[in-house]
Amino acid sequence: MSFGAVMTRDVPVNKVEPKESAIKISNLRKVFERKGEEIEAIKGIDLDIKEGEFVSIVGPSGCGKSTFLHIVGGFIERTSGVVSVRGEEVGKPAPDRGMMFQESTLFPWRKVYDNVAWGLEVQKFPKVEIKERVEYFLKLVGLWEFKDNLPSELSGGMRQRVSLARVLAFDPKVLLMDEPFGALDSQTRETMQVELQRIWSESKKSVIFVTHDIEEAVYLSDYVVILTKRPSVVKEILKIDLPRPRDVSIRKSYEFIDYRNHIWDLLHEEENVKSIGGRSNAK
Ligand SMILES: Nc1ncnc2c1ncn2[C@@H]1O[C@H](COP(=O)(O)OP(=O)(O)OP(=O)(O)O)[C@@H](O)[C@H]1O
Repeated sequence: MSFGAVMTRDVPVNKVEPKESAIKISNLRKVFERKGEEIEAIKGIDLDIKEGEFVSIVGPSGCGKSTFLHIVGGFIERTSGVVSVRGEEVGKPAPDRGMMFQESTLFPWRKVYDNVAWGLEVQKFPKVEIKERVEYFLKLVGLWEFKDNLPSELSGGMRQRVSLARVLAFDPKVLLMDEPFGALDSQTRETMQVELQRIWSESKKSVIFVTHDIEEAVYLSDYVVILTKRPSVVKEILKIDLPRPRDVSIRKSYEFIDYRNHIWDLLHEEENVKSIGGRSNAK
C-alpha cells in the first residue's frame, strides 16, 4: 500500500518487494441527494492497495464505509474521482470484484452445492468446471460434507462460509467484505476470523474489509484505514506489522494492544465515537 501518511508503530518491519497496484482510488467523492438535499458522504479518499494486501476500513458510524465499498464494487456511482481495479476503471459490478455482506444472501431453496454453483451456472461455465470449483471452494471453507444441506440447516457462521465459497468460486481479483461477521456471536466471529486469515493466505486475494470491530481489523489486516466522521477523508493509515500467520493469542500481545488502543484513540477523537461497536470499547 502506498499513501501520503502511513503510520507504523514501534515494531519490527519485514522488508518486502514493491507490489503491483490492485485497487487505486484517487480523489473519491460521493454526494447523495435526498428530497432535494445534498448529503456529502465522502469528501475525498485516496488509497493505493497492492496485490494480495488485506486492508480494513474503520470509522465512525455513518462516515461512509459501506458507500465506499459499494462504489469500489460498482454498485453505487461516485460523484467524482477515479476508482480502478488492476488498471481498469470501475463501472458496473463485475465478477472480478467479489462482494460479501453482513447478512447471508444465499437462496434458501437451493442446497449448499447449488448455491455455490449458481453464479457459475449463470455465467455458463462448463459443468465439469463448475463441479471442480464448487468442490474445491466448499472444501476450502470446510463444508464439503454439507453440500446437500439447505442454508436453513446450517448455523450463521456456516452460512457465511458458504457465502464466502460462492464469492471465491468466481475467482475474483479482489474481495470486498462489508461487515461479513457482524451478525455472528463473538465465539463464531473469532473462528471466522481465523478461517478467513487462512483462506486469504491460501487464495492471495486483495481484500477490503469494512468493520466496526477494531480488534478484528488489527487481527486480520496488513493496513487499517481510519476514516473521519462524515464527510469522510482518511484520518490515518496504520501498518500492522504483526507476524503471520497470527494465532488468536496474539490479541494478548503488547503490540496488538498498542495498535488497538491507537485506533480506539483516533476514533474517539471523532464525533459519534459512541456508536463504534466491538469489544474495543471496553478499553
Ligand atoms: N442512498 C442514500 N441516499 C441518501 N443518503 C445515503 C444513502 N446511502 C447512504 N447515505 C448516507 O451516507 C452516509 C454514509 O452512509 P454509509 O452507510 O456508507 O455509512 P457507514 O460508515 O457504512 O455506516 P455504519 O457504520 O453505520 O454502517 C450516511 O449519512 C447515510 O445516511
